[in-house]
Amino acid sequence: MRLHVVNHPLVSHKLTVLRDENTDSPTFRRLTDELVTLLAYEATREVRVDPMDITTPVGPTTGVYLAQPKPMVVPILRAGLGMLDGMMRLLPTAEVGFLGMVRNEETLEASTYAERLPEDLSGRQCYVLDPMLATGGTLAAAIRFLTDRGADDITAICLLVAPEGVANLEKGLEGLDVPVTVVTAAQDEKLNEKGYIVPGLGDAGDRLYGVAH
Ligand SMILES: O=P(O)(O)OC[C@H]1O[C@H](OP(=O)(O)OP(=O)(O)O)[C@H](O)[C@@H]1O
Ligand SMILES: O=c1cc[nH]c(=O)[nH]1
Ligand SMILES: [Mg+2]
Repeated sequence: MRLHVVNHPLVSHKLTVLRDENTDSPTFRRLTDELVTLLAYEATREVRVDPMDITTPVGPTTGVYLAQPKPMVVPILRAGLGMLDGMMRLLPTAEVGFLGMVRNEETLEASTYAERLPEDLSGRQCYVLDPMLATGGTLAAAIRFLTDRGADDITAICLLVAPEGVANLEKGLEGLDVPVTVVTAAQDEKLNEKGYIVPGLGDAGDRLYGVAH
């Protein structure tokens, strides 16, 4: 697994405002959207393209075009949904599949409650969207789900990661013969006793959409 921390002053600035407990939901949603677009620029560095012949007003040339099959963008509900528009702005022709996953806040185990994805993802590059990589359980399960269906290249975009989660994810993906990259705005200090990222930004889903019941 490759971890890529995007080191850019605009990313750091937006992340600082996002972390601030005084930032309200509308601002939090807007900043998430803006941050994702910046991270997506880095995350799509290896997106597959094919050569394409075109003619400019001045003459013929060869450029590139996004390859088939199209990339698959997979937001992890609920919080990952807040990252979808920012990603699709950069990859408007991608397809979108959904995974609904929730972490039990007592045991910290992730479970899947919904999925809407093609049965066959052979040869597909997948971009997983989830703002928080905390214990890593959710992302490990999501990646296994996609590779079990044939996905052959996975890039996850997370706003924040915890070092413990990165280590767990590496362990959880041992033996997997598929390249996995995690692109993030920051690797934070640690997890607290409740499995929250410190200093983090709190509960991403709640800050985007209100308190879950
Ligand atoms: O790395 P982990 O320890 O597995 O935790 C991270 C997960 O927890 C949060 O989702 P949550 O379960 O709160 O669901 P929500 O998006 O519906 O709020 C977050 O969006 C990740 O999916
Ligand atoms: O810090 C964390 C950990 C898990 N889920 C969140 O939303 N935030
Ligand atoms: Mg949540």
